[in-house]
Amino acid sequence: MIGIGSDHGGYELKQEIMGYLNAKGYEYRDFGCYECEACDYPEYGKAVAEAVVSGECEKGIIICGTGIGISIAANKVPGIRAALCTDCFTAEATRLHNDANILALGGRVVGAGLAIKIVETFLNTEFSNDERHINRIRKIEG
Ligand SMILES: O=C(CO)[C@H](O)[C@H](O)[C@H](O)COP(=O)(O)O
Repeated sequence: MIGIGSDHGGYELKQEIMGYLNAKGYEYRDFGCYECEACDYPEYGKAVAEAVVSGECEKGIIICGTGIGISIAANKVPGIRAALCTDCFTAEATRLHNDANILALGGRVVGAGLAIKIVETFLNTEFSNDERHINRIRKIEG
């Protein structure tokens, strides 16, 4: 199960990504927002982050205008490693090296075509399980 959430700045891109998830047969839960009225990104970042930490969702995708605010909010939840990506190289690297469990995107930054490629890369790349990366992730967790 994938958790997905956005504020109004990410609402349209979220619809595109949900279309991709539907087409590929992924199970997902939309944590809102459910319309493009102005709303506050911390609520949606936190909701998706809590669903990932609880185990309800294996991974999350969160979107605001820039991807910055919503990733800051998600990263406040212990156990979350949310990565803001604007290209496929960083989406792949953050799975391989950071075992990122949430992908953050900027709906006002990347177009739908690139965003879907980034999502595809993020969802299809496994953590490397390399000892050096495991040690560094432990250090993040304190
Ligand atoms: O990252 C953000 C804030 O740090 C997001 O881009 C928000 O979507 C943005 O702040 C929303 O801005 P608006 O002027 O209220 O539409």
